[in-house]
Amino acid sequence: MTLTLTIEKLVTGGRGLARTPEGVVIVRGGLPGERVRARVRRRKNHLEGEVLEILEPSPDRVDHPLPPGADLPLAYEAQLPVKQGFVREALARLAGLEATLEPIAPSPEPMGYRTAAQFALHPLGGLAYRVPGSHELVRAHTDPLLAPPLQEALSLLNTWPLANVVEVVLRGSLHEGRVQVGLIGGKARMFRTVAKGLVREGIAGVWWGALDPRGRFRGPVKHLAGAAHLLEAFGEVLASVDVVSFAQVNPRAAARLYQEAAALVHGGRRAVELYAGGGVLSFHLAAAFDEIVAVELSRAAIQKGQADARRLGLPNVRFHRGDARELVRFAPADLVAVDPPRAGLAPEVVRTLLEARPHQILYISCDPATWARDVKRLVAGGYRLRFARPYDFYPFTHHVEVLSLLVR
Ligand SMILES: C[S@@+](CC[C@H](N)C(=O)[O-])C[C@H]1O[C@@H](n2cnc3c(N)ncnc32)[C@H](O)[C@@H]1O
Repeated sequence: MTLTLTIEKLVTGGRGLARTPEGVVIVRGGLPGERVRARVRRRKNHLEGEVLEILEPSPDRVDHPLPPGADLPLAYEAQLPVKQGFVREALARLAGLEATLEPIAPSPEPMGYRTAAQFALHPLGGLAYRVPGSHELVRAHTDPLLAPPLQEALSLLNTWPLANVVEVVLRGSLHEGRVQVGLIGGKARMFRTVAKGLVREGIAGVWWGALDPRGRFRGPVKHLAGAAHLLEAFGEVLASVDVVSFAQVNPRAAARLYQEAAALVHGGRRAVELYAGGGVLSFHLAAAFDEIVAVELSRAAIQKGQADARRLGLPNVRFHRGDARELVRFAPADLVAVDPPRAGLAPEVVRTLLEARPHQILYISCDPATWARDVKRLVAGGYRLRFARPYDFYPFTHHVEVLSLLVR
């Protein structure tokens, strides 16, 4: 059915909420205060809608072009209270807590902030974005959210044929002003000449990755040409980044979070960081602890982190390749820091945390809903949420990061 709706507010996940006599509709594509015409379908427990036409746009709606994943086309100042609301609501609804939230920390740059991006190859040539939740491709000529070095790399790559490539991944460094390229698909040997050519054109380095159903760079990878890593500045800490392992995509915003995290915690003998990536958070915490064990699954991230710890002269940061569920091997600890993927903490990790009983748990999250679920479990196990601040790492999208500290 097609209905005319007024979007009351946005809910976690960035969709709009509208009320109708038939019940609440969760709508994709509208902003708070907008009147829209939407196609509405009944799902199991609620009504779901897709905006067809905006009848009365919000005065805060921006009209500059944004890439398909940018689902919050609001003036920057108007985005911040919306994201603060996502975290407050998740905490109240999913954790049953009315705790005080610190005000959201904005991104130092609302545009031109992204230092990583993924593209598909468009059948007509050039790079394209996948439209989330569909198979549609939109050609990527420019993207105002990309940091300037990535914009330049995008323009260059749009002029290359890139035969046999299925996806292209970019990772840039603001510190170096250069970009690495990851080519996914085919076999590594098919791309040696292309990789050398790209390096001659000014691309810092090129990696290949096999197309793997488990995700990007989860299967075989090979460094093909140029620099294998770039150095990125996370505040005072210079850490390696590359296309094949995780690093935060908004390094200037992330630096502020890492610095606030270091200022929040009480030092001690031992800290454990679970889901550590290349250990950037551990490097920020290193001065406060005799020893930090950084636990991470990815071999590439661990190798990068170990080399960085040597270069930074931080022998007290030790890396362990393993699963976060192995926490018990490193207990007791004065602090356990966690920064899990969107799914949040596995129930075994919560159980082990409650058995290990560190004085402090520093929880960094990229998903307010799973964070609130885990905070509820930790509070039920005897912890108190002492600090929580949303951070905006992803302007113009619904995504929001949270820095929090639980103590017992
Ligand atoms: C959100 S990233 C955080 C990385 C790091 N803290 C940072 O700020 O750069 C999550 C990391 O957890 C790792 N990971 C995912 N599941 C894991 C698990 N079960 N055990 C250990 N690490 C895991 C991923 O490889 C990724 O590097």
